[in-house]
Amino acid sequence: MIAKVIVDVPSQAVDRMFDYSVPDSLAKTLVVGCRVHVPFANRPVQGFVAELSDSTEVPKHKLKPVTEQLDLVPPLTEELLQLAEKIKTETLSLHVAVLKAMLPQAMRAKYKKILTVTAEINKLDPLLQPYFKTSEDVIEWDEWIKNASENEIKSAVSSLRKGLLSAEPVVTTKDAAKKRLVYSLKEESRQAMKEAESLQKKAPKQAAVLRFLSERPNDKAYTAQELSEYGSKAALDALVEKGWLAKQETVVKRDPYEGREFESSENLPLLEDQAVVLGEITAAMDEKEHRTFLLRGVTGSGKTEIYLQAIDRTLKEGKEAIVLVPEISLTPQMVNRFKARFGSRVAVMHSALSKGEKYDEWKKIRDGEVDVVVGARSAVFAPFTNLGIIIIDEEHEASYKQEEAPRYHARTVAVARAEHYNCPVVLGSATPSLESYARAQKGVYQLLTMENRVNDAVMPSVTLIDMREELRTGNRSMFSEDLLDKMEERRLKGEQTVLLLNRRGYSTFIMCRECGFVPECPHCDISLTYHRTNQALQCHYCGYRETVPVRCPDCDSDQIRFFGTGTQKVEEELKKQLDGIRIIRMDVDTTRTKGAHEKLLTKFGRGEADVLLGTQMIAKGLDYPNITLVGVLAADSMLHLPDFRASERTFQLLTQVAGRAGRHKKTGEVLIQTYSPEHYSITEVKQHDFLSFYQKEMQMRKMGGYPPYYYLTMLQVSHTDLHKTVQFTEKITDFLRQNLSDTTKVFGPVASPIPRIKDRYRYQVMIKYKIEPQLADVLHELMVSLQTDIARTDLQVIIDTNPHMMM
Ligand SMILES: Nc1ncnc2c1ncn2[C@@H]1O[C@H](COP(=O)(O)OP(=O)(O)OP(=O)(O)O)[C@@H](O)[C@H]1O
Ligand SMILES: [Zn+2]
Ligand SMILES: [Zn+2]
Repeated sequence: MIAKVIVDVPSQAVDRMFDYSVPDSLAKTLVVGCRVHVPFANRPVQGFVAELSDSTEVPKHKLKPVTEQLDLVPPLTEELLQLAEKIKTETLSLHVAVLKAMLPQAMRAKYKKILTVTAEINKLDPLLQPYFKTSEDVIEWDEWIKNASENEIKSAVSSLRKGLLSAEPVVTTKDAAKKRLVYSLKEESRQAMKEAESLQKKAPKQAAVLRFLSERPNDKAYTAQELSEYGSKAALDALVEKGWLAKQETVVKRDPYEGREFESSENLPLLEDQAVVLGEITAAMDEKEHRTFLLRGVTGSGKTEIYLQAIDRTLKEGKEAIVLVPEISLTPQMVNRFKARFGSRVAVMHSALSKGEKYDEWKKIRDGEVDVVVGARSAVFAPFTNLGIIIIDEEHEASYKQEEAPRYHARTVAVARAEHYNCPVVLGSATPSLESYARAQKGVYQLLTMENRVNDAVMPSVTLIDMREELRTGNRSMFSEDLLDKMEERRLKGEQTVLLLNRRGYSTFIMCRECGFVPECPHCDISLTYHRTNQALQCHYCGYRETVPVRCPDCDSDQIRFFGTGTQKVEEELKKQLDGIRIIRMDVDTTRTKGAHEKLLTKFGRGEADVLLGTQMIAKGLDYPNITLVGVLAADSMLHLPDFRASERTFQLLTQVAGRAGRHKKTGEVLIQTYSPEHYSITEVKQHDFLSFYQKEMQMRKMGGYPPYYYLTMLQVSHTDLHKTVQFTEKITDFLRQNLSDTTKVFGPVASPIPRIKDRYRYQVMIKYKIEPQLADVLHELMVSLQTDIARTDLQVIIDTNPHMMM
């Protein structure tokens, strides 16, 4: 038998299947979708069995055998394998990259270099001898160089060259499951009891263990630690030796939500709008046909309740459900709502879990122990085999697009899977993406709308505050008079405020007031960000760090000042302005540790603060009855980013955060501080008018030739040499112009908005088209022609067929 294997080698040149013979020992167990170890170019690598067949073109003497089979149950189903091919074609990714993206990280291979001695040890440099006391000793290179001295490393390299040492690559795929040793009773309880009596004098500990176990159900197993109260490990092993106990390795399940109580909840009686929407979704389920719904429901209209009931229905039919939520809103509150309704049938997958926990959640899905998964983007690959519905909440969120290879969009993947299972996809949002809404207008998606909040809660009133006007009247602080007054008013009433500092693409930097000098990263063309806590300037792209200069490096003036606003600074200012105000600050700094996010929100929920201050991460998913005021600082800070979605993102963020106010009995109010109070992405928030925003933005897209009127593909070219970067980009641009149709526009070469990152110069080419059937082929041909340059020089070319980040 021949296994056709996709090898884990990240190169276009080997992006195809390779044939291996299947040794007899594996012939019965090896199936398609399993991971294997195989020899490749004289080193062992991990691979995926994509096909099994009887024939091969490879001559017999050249055929190498599969060395090891890693999975007995294939982690990739046939459906996922087919899906991978589709994603590979659409995103122009390496096949193996897509397969790896489908699996939890813990299942991906680790590659190590192991050094062994090949000569007699005393011939080695004395520096190295201590590491090789016997000829069996090895050095694991990557670990070793972390602590080795420069001379030791030099010596090792020259010993390798002289043949005194040899370097062997090894691939390890750690068993991702957590295991431990457990003891259980092998004999009947009654006999064990008797044995305990006779052991009582000589070995009281062994007796105690036997007694404990014989009083419990016979098949129950305990760890040495659990039994330590009765007998030591020696006592346990003695009993194993004598045949009374069995000692086994078992797999332990990590449950990140272990010990947590979830209040259970039942389906709520639906409101009229909700019932209509759910009716449409269940009708599609009944007809067993795939349909994609776009549910536009204003904030607080009860979309989540619809998801819950649609899932309930799916489970009753014996099918499974995937719910995607943006990473940032995978808040405990959100998870609780699903756990409360479906209990232990829910797996949760998000980045705050450890690698091991993620693996265990994934395994619960594969083993059919759960039938619902709530997770971030990659949960779209959950290995269910009988999917009944896929829900994408906040479908407009940028985080559904993966910004590294494979550059897939979860929405596209969801639709592909749902087509396979003939089941519905529900895309929900208060502010759908322009692409999705345009598709709904065309009838590609079915539009469902909910214009009203639950229980007739009114939409909060929104007021725009022109900060230029504030400045004119002499207010130089970051808070308008109005905002301060209203926050104080809430505090006195015992109500709460959410304060959003919109600072995407906007950060604190320092500038010389005399000459305008701004310190930039020496490796990236971007200004350094000021970090107050450690008094450092840091680059957010490469991590470069330096201390804050006391005098201007350019003109030697001491007028170096901080600009921009960070959450810390807002907190300090606010405390100065409103004496005694209690603030909870949520940003990357305060939520770094595990569970911090949850703790802060719980505190806020209990009313232990007047203000919840934060960045984007507080804009979504919060549902607290006591929030009656939302303030936004610097509403327009994203508008000036070089990104055609800047207006859309601004409108979405403002609408989302405004939606946190007055969701229950108390009415809410929103104050938006801005320097562009006439921009439609801000004015339309005031009217809660998605449709009007949509029409205006569509006009802009049409004029600019952007999606959804045109498709875009972006090529990002980078190299350490500026001249070469430009040359390659020119070559690529010419090639594309010659090979693509006349109606397709090729823009470039242009320097990227951030022209250098980590000492690599960056240029880009943008392709705009309506119909371009040749595109995939042309791009593939282009990449093949660049292969030698990529392999020989440090040229990198990244293709994104659906770019979301223009930086
Ligand atoms: N049929 C119903 N009867 C009573 N209360 C309901 C009903 N449906 C939803 N609710 C409640 O209304 C509130 C808002 O609903 P939900 O959070 O589902 O809205 P949403 O549209 O998902 O909001 P957002 O998009 O702003 O996060 C919640 O507290 C929810 O429990
Ligand atoms: Zn200066
Ligand atoms: Zn940098």
